[in-house]
Amino acid sequence: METYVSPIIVALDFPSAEQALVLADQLDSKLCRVKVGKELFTRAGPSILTALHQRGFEVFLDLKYHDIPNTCAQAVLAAADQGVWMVNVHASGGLRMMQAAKENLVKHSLKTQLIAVTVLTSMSQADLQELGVERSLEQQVLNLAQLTHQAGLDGVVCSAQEASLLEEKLGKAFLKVTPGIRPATSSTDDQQRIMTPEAAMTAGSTHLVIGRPITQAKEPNQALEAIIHLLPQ
Ligand SMILES: O=C(O)c1cc(=O)[nH]c(=O)n1[C@@H]1O[C@H](COP(=O)(O)O)[C@@H](O)[C@H]1O
Repeated sequence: METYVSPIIVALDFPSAEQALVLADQLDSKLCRVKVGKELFTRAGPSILTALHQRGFEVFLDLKYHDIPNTCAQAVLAAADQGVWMVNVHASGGLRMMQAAKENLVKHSLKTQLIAVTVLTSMSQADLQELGVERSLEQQVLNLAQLTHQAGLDGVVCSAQEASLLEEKLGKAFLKVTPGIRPATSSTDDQQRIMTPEAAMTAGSTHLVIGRPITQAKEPNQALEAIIHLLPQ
């Protein structure tokens, strides 16, 4: 029988390996994957990936690479070589950057899922305007997602608010990894484009990235199980 892994990816946003592993040790690795981001990786280094793999977790290394094509492609390869399940880049790095990253994985026969961030879930239409982007936020997400699809990547990071549009335009198989997930009773924190876990899955999210609502809970695994219980089967 295949091991059950829910669509939930728990964001281990901690300042040390010790703190991240205390939390990871409270989670059931059959119920979720985990995400290592910039803060934890910069402080703890690659050994945190080994420690999480040893505990049976599949790891999303979220370093959001954005650089010239060669540098980005080599960084993606370095991540994939360490056995992570998923890695990401910024779609705004452009088509050639994304193609180079994908080609490097194919060349080395690596099956790591490669996805691209469209518009961060902490951003609103006003933030885009400040950057000189005049089109609507939804159109900007769609444009970057279409570029990501064209480059042959496995999917995008977007908010759940755009998931149904992307499912309609790019299909179900194209991954929609959605942060900004907040159970109805949780605080919004610094997120702008949020949705509840159950609404996000109904809208077409394929994976839910959830940090503080689980990591700051008194009983993290209970919080995880409670969210899984809400999801449509
Ligand atoms: O790539 C990401 O994971 C990401 C993209 C994005 O647009 N928004 C976003 O919040 N994230 C990450 O998702 C996590 C969300 O954490 P919480 O807001 O605590 O649930 C953080 O680790 C963010 O770095």
